[in-house]
Amino acid sequence: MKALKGNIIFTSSPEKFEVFENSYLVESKGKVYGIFKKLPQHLKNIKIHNFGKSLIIPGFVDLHFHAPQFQNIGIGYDEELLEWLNKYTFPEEAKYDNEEYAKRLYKKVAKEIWRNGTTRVSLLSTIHRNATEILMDIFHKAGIGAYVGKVNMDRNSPDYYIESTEESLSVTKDWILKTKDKYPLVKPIITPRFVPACSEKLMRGLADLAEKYDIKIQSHLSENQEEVEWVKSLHPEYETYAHVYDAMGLLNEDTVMAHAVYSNEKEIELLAERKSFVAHCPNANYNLASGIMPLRRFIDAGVKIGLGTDVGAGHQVGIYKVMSQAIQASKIKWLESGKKEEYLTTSEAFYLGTKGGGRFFGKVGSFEKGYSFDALVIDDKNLGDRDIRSIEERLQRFIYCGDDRNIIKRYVEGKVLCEPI
Ligand SMILES: Nc1nc2[nH]cnc2c(=O)[nH]1
Ligand SMILES: [Zn+2]
Repeated sequence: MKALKGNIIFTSSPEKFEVFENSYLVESKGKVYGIFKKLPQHLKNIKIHNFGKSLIIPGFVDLHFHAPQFQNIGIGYDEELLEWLNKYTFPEEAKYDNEEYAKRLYKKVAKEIWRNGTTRVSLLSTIHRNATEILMDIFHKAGIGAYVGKVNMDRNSPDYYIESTEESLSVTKDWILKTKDKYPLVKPIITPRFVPACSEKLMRGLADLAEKYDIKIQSHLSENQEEVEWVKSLHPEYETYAHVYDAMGLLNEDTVMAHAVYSNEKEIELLAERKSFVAHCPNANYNLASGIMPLRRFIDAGVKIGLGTDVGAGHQVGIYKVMSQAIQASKIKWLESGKKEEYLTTSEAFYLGTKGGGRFFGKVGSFEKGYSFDALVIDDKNLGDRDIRSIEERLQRFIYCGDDRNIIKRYVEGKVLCEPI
C-alpha cells in the first residue's frame, strides 16, 4: 500500500468535480483504496509520497489513436478524409511491413503517449501482424494499458496495401490466439478499418472471431460526408452506416466507433441501444474539415462517449488538448443550434477524457474505491498563481494552458511509469 498526498480532483459523474484538498489518495493492490483528509490509524505506516501543492488527477484515456500515423502528424491537412487516406495515410502505413521501421517509430509513439499522460489507449496499427505484435510488446514494456488492433481491409484499397479476405481472417485469428492472454494490460482488438474497406464476408468473419474469443471491436463511423455517401451506395439496403456494422454483428457494448459526426437520430438511437462507445475526435474533425459532432445529442440519448486524439488526423497527443477542443467544438454547435444544444462544461469534458472513455477498459478513469490506480501528478506552478485559485480553476488552466512538462508523475495500476526507452 501507499499514498499520494496532494490536491486530488476527479469526476465520478460528468456534472461536477470531486475535490479533496491536501489529502491522501491511498492505493492497495493496484486499485484505489480510498481518499483521506487524515490517514486513519491502520494506515499510519504506509509509504507516503508527498506532492505538496500539486494536483493529483486520473490518467488520461485516449479511445482512438493510429500508431503508424504518428510520423504524418501535421501533414496533408489540405485534403479531406478520402484523399488524405490515399495520398498520405496508406503510403505511410504500408511501410510497416518493415519490422525495423515499426520498432523505431512505435517506440517514439509510446514515448509521446507516456509524455502526455495517457495511461490507457485504444490503438490501431496497420494490416501487418508482425508490426502489430511489436506495438503490443512496446506498450506492455511501457506499462501503458492498451487495446491494439491489427487493421483489416480487403476491398477498395490500393494494390500495395490490401489483404485477401481469407488471409485477413486467418492471420487475425492466429494473432488473437497468440496475444489475447499474453499481457495483463495490453489486449488485441478487432479492427475492420471502415465499411468501404471491408467486404461483408470479412466483417461477418471478424464479428465471429470477436464473439468466439470475447474480443473488443473498434472502427470508424460517419466521419465525412463523402464517406457516408459511399457507404450508402455500397449498402443501400441499410438504414444508416451504423446499421451496416450492426447487421454484420460488429455493434455491441464492446465496440468503440470513432467520429460519428454525421449520425442522424436513427444512428444515435442504435448506438445507444447497442450500448456501444463513441470516440469523439474534434481535433481530427477540424483538421480534415469533416465537421462537428453533435455531442450533446449523443449525451442526451445516453450513448457512452470518450475522447480520441485520432493521431495522425489529429495533430496532438495530449487528451487534455482534446478536452478543450471538445468544449470549443460544442460552443460552435451551441451557436449553430440557436443556443439549444448546450455546450460542454469543463467537468463534462474532463469526465469524457477520463472515466467516460475509461469505462471501455473497465473500472478506469476515476478515484472511486476499487477503480484502477491510474493517476497523474500535475505541477502547475509555471502556469500562474496557485494560491489565489481554486483547485478546479487550476485544473481548468492546466487543460487549456498546460502541456506534458506539467506532468511530473504517472501511475498505472499503482505502478510508476518510467519514460519508455
Ligand atoms: N480519421 C481517420 N478516418 C479513417 N477512416 C478510415 N481510415 C481512417 C483513418 O486512418 N483515419
Ligand atoms: Zn481513425
